[in-house]
Amino acid sequence: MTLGGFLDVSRETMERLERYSELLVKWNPRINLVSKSTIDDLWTRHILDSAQIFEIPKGGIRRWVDLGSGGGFPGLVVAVLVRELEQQFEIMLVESDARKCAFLSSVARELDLKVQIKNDRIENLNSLDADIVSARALADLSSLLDLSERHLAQGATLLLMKGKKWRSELETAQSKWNFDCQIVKSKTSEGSVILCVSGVCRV
Ligand SMILES: C[S@@+](CC[C@H](N)C(=O)[O-])C[C@H]1O[C@@H](n2cnc3c(N)ncnc32)[C@H](O)[C@@H]1O
Repeated sequence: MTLGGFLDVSRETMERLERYSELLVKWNPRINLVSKSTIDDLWTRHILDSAQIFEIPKGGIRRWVDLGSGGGFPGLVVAVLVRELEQQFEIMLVESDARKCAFLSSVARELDLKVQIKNDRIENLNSLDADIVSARALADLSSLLDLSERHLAQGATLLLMKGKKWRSELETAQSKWNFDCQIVKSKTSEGSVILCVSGVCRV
């Protein structure tokens, strides 16, 4: 089966994603996992948007860490997608809100996903030694680099999902940090991009 016209997945994966979206709709009124204005378009705005990130890294991953996962975007979608590949890498979701972590744990249990869920602030954690760090709607690029630096393994890549202000964020970050950045256009949201950042070090 094809997911969003860009990713081939099994029927089981599609069923897991459908169940995940049902659980989100059920829990959302209580803990505001996604904004009310986007819940009717959950599939495109959140699930497909997150799924596109899965195609970008090219192997060699031991640990993928998603920062500020909220309702699981993009990290929990990645956990569903990697499950059909017999779990080629470890996935960790970091989220400071305990209610959101309870939701993430409940979905992971029901969908039989192997994910570690860390209910803490990113700043409080020892180095997570991640090969991939992802984040969506968490902070501006400079703040994301501040938060992530300590958690990057050698040769790590950050996959940062950014809205229309990405150019000015990039300019500001380049005055404080050295890094390589590949810009991938979003397949689901006009004007949004995924910044693929590597070789991060302070200026
Ligand atoms: C705007 S939401 C985005 C959630 C999700 N990534 C998405 O795209 O739907 C940001 C999330 O990051 C969490 N968060 C913010 N600062 C954090 C920090 N320093 N450490 C851990 N989680 C944090 C918040 O609790 C919230 O759930």
